[in-house]
Amino acid sequence: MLRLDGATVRFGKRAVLDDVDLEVADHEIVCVLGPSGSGKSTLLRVVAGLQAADAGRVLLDGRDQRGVPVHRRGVGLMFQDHQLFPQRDVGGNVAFGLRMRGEAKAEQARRVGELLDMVGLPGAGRRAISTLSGGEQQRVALARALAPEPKLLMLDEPLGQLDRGLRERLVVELRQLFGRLGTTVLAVTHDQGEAFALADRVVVMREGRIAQTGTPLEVWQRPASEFVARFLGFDNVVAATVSGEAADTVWGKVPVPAGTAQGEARLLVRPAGVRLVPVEEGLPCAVTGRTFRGHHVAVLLQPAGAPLLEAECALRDAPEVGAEVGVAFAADEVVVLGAAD
Ligand SMILES: Nc1ncnc2c1ncn2[C@@H]1O[C@H](COP(=O)(O)OP(=O)(O)OP(=O)(O)O)[C@@H](O)[C@H]1O
Repeated sequence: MLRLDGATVRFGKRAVLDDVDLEVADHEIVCVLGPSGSGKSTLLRVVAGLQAADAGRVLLDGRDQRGVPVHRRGVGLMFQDHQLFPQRDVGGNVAFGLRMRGEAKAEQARRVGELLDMVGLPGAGRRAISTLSGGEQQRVALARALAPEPKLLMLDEPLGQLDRGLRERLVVELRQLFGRLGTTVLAVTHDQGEAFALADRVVVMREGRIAQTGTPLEVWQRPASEFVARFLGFDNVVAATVSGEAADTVWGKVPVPAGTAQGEARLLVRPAGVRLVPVEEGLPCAVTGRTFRGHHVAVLLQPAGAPLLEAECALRDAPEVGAEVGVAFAADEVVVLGAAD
């Protein structure tokens, strides 16, 4: 449905989108993630036609979009500042694309009713925009973007300004809605929780390039590089020399999965693989912090003369700050990362 071939955008000498290849299949939901300034919005703007590519191609349904203006690309856009028309009521906003297309009034009214039902705002057509909550406005913006039945819907930080609870609820609703409608979606967010909950596939960007792409589970379980691992919030990363089924590190011997290439490597030990044992049976550490994370506690551990480690502990097993504990590592939570970066 969508293909980018070597898409490149330069501002001055700097490539903010650097030779990007990406394919999005029919009905797929793809979320682009990455730190601020990594080129996520520029990627969307190139696909939408709001930004010309300096090199490379954008193809929609196999057709090169060079020279095709925004409104002829058949893509729906929903941006962070959803820019509803404040002087029109909800129905007037949702009907916008249909009116532009010259649909008959009765058909417009039918579609508006249907879309408002779909986004969970039945009967809200006559309400003024100023009377809606942030989440309701977001839904109206979504209904407006969906109204012309775009073949590709593009969302830029769709839930950006909403509070956490509402975001978590809306993200589930959106996924269900897109599944039901068979909408193909390309979304940009810097919130990994949102991306992982919404996407069939995530794309992690770094400095205008794709650092990794995969299903949420693949990326979460096997971050391809130290950059991706740290971006996802994993900080137990260490230089290692692999020999047999263990590696020498500043944290002592760390077991590695069978079949790991021998020699120099960077290892990630996911916090779930940092196990607490009696102090004499493992790497001695002092507990320096505890952060409640809902279903577990993140425990910060300081070994003598080596970088901090984070462990994931069940609520009832989490030691107090100041306690001395031992640490052992579980091979199934150790990931060998790609080239050091
Ligand atoms: N019109 C422009 N002129 C010059 N530089 C630009 C322009 N638009 C974007 N940039 C730069 O390109 C880089 C990528 O911007 P982009 O908005 O794509 O990043 P992003 O990943 O979406 O970031 P954020 O999460 O902060 O929105 C940034 O460093 C930005 O300053």
